[in-house]
Amino acid sequence: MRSITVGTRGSTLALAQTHWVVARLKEEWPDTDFRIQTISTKGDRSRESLSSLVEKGNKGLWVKEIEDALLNKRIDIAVHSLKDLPTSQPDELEVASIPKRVDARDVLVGREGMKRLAELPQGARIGTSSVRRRAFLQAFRPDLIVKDLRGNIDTRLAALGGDEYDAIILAAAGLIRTEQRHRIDEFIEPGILLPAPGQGALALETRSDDDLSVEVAYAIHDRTTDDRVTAEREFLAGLGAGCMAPVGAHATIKNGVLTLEGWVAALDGSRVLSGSTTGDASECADLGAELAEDMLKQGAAELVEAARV
Ligand SMILES: NCc1[nH]cc(CCC(=O)O)c1CC(=O)O
Repeated sequence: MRSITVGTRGSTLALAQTHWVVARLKEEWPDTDFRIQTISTKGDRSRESLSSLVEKGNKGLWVKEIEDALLNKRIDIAVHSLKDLPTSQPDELEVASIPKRVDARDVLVGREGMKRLAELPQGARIGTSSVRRRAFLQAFRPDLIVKDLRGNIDTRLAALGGDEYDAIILAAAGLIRTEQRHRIDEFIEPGILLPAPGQGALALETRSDDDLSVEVAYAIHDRTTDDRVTAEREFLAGLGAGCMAPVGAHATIKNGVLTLEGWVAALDGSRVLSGSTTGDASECADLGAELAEDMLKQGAAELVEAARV
């Protein structure tokens, strides 16, 4: 029996995602033996703040050790959250497959009486460490107090039990994949909090020359998800921004027509530039690149640059 080793980080979410992927792959390839190998990354181990790591140029904080394991052949397929994966891969590696996306939206989880964003009292304290969520939240409700909240999903949910936060914002996908959908109090509409490019989607990365793993992974590829996230990620790449930028992007497809919405914000939410474009889904990459170019002309470059320092 041929055997394929699937690698991932060791967090609850990463493992849940990987078990889901392996179950789907097993349906397609019942005669293949899949093993799961967990790998700890700098992002998991670090006691430094994320922002200080980002300053040191750690683009793929969660990704480097996983890619090394692919290159060393310790693993054959890596499972990533697409939104944490840099927009380009090392030469010898490729994204072989993008499975069907779950809900891309952000959600609110709040204490008693704090369960809807628009109805939170003046000065309510919101926990998030995402610069994107912070900026868009402050643009929508300048009165809210956004407080840093780091850590994995369980750590962040546990923080609501203390008295530092009234509500927290998370990706719906993380709660759905870890079977904690019941914790969601409100799905926040993209018109208020535009999701991160690729949020809710996974990426299966392989060695480019490993034909077997590429073929195995591709069996669970989802074309519609791929077109949507390609538009979103080309937008991000076209802005010259990474996953730590105050940038949102959300694409939808109806009858083969793709609509892409993109936002770039000042870190304090005092400005939000927004734009959208629409076209044939087969042109997804160009649509993303064009929207980025348009918005750079409108002044997005300054906002992306301000977020870099
Ligand atoms: N940056 C951490 C991270 N990476 C992927 C997810 C959630 C799952 C997804 O977006 O696919 C999360 C947690 C969060 O943003 O709440």
